[in-house]
Amino acid sequence: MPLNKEIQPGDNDELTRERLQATFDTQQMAAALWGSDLARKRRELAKKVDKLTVLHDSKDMSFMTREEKLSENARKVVQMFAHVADIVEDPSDDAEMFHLSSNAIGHEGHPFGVHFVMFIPALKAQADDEQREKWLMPALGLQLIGTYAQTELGHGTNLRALETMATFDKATDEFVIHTPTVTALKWWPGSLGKSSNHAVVSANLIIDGKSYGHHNFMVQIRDENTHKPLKGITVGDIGPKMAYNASDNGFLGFDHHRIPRRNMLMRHAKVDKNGVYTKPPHAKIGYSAMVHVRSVMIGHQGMFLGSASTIAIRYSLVRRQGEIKEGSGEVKILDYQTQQHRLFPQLARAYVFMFAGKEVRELYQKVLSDMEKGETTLLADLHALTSGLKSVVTHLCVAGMEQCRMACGGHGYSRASGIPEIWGVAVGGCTYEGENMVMLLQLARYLMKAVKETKKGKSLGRLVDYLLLPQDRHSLIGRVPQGEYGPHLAAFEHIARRQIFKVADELTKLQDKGMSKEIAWQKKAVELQRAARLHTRFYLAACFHRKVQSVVDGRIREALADLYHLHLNYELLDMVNYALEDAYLKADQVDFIREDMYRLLETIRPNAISLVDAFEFSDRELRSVLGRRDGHVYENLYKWAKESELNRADVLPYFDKYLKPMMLAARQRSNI
Ligand SMILES: CC/C=C\C/C=C\C/C=C\C/C=C\C/C=C\C/C=C\CCC(=O)SCCNC(=O)CCNC(=O)[C@H](O)C(C)(C)COP(=O)(O)OP(=O)(O)OC[C@H]1O[C@@H](n2cnc3c(N)ncnc32)[C@H](O)[C@@H]1OP(=O)(O)O
Ligand SMILES: Cc1cc2nc3c(=O)[nH]c(=O)nc-3n(C[C@H](O)[C@H](O)[C@H](O)COP(=O)(O)OP(=O)(O)OC[C@H]3O[C@@H](n4cnc5c(N)ncnc54)[C@H](O)[C@@H]3O)c2cc1C
Repeated sequence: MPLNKEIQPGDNDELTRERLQATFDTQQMAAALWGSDLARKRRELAKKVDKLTVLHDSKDMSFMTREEKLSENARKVVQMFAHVADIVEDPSDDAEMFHLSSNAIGHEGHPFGVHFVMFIPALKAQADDEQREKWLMPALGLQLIGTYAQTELGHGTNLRALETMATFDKATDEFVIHTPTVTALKWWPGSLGKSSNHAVVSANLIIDGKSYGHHNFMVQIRDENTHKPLKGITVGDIGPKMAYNASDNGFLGFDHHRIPRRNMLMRHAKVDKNGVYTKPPHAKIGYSAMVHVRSVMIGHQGMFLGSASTIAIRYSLVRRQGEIKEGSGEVKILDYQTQQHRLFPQLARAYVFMFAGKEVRELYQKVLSDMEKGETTLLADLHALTSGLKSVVTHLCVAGMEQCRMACGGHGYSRASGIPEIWGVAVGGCTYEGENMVMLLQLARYLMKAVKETKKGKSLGRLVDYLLLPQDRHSLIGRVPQGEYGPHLAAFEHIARRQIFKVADELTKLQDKGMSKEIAWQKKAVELQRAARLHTRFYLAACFHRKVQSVVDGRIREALADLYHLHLNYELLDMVNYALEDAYLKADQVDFIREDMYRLLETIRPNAISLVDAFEFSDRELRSVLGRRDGHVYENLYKWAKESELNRADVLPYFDKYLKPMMLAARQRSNI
């Protein structure tokens, strides 16, 4: 019985031979990746989507205009909800719904994108019971379409500078929502431009001339029946983007638009009819929808990198180019060491990002249930962790996907590969939900506070306990038996701790010389974001370790351990300068790490296809000609190209309009 459950009759023989080499069962590996329950649900829902033709793309999205894309995905999302009860076990399970949407719709966006990922989480966390009844139930029941309108044309990062105003009018018990300047226009919210009829709007709360900072308000923006903007509201689409073009990211302006007082989300902060303001239990509790998205992004980004790795690795087993030994025939490009070195570390990252995504969701759920009881102690830890992971994971995913694209040569540049689209969506993640550099500095703030606590002999939280441990002067890598690669993990810890303390000391020195805290921070900002990155990379490595240790099945643990060890070697080499600065690592140890990495590339090679098959992306979900499960790439590339709109006629009008007259004129001139 083959251990790779993907083998099917009619497959490309090359891939079948590869799949027969697997040392583990792919479905068991899928269970380790997704969790056994979700893996089973994904498999079942993919089969159901395959049978439901109303959910299939009417043509490849690459050949559509933006309006066609919006219309196509609106059609599919409506069909998806119409059939949801027959496809998924629990429509209230975000993870299951995300995978359904990934199969049926893809990642280019649809009218309910922000509705589910931000609008509903904002209502769940910030609306009081009466408000939940009024908006959350209809939102879950698809009676309205919502978005999250926070960013403005002039400000996205610095939320304290948002200009939209919500002025309380005691006489009418209403808020007056107003856009005072062009820079105050809401700008970017997903599905705002043409699809949504409601928005959670961030605006400065003003009572009796005093500003209480920005709060969230429910605003109906379009008529439920005609879909026309309501009086006092201007709304539209902001235009095409790098990718994500089936989403109508929009702009929104208010001209003294009135809403009832009870439209301010009042689970935590409140305003009564006399204009008396009650503070929330935590100043940043209103930021919870952002923390929610950051926490889901980690696993999703891992999945994007997993998709790109699947495409590039499968294709690298079909593509033959050049000979290693003269006269012995062309080899599969995955047999080149450089190709393995390009791709396997990306595969390992995809795995660990998915594991980290699972851990961080568990912490988010805990914090959410604490918040429900007014308990906010873990919010700062969660904010720090999600800020760092969001930034490091999106950055590495995009870099990794670019390696996957280049590893596919020319065909990687074609949209038929599927990589340009996923890359375009993933790269947006470096910016949305908090620009990466800004979020790294948020984590750095937390780390600097942690150093202060450490100096008092205390720990700020579980994530920074390691700061209390003493620094070793020299690494044991290559000096003791490898075992479970403990010295490698210790090196990550050492590098992070050293950078964190180093920059904290530098900040103190600058302040001791009389520099203000803020200016000192600016002088050390690059070093601070480095500390945040190193801390996060240590967290990721430790997370991989926890996962490998938790696996019971020996064959799965062994295959995962190979990936984990590769990850440790590759990432350490990527940041080796930090370990050389204080001679923690010696040159011979760096060589040892390199040689061990090359050994692991060879060890992983026979399992490569099964490690990507274990993601269990269906062909429909992958939307890639190069990454097809059956490996029949070339004939399908030709078929795909023939679908190009340019091939609808042998001669297109621009030839007769421009090129032909020019050539005729040129010929006439040369005849003269
Ligand atoms: C049908 C389908 C069904 C289901 C689908 C399911 C799932 C689909 C999932 C995914 C879809 C995939 C892709 C999605 C595609 C598109 C994108 C979607 C959404 C993107 C939306 C957005 O981008 S919304 C806008 C986001 N904006 C930001 O992130 C702004 C960033 N800026 C900030 O967060 C803040 O301004 C700041 C943090 C930078 C600074 O804030 P502020 O000035 O207020 O604070 P200070 O810096 O002064 O810090 C003061 C202290 O507060 C602490 N702090 C800050 N933030 C938080 C927080 N969030 N929580 C806790 N504590 C916080 C800070 O650390 C300081 O603490 P001190 O102790 O140091 O004082
Ligand atoms: C695809 C996409 C979807 C989006 N969806 C939504 C949505 O649904 N709702 C919504 O409200 N918004 C949405 N946004 C907006 C998004 O959240 C913001 O673009 C993002 O938060 C970054 O803010 P900004 O554009 O103001 O960047 P800026 O803050 O202007 O960043 C520009 C540069 O300045 C630097 N910078 C800024 N501040 C600092 C600082 N304090 N320290 C150091 N460097 C700094 C940044 O690092 C960056 O290099 C979306 C954006 C995109 C791209």
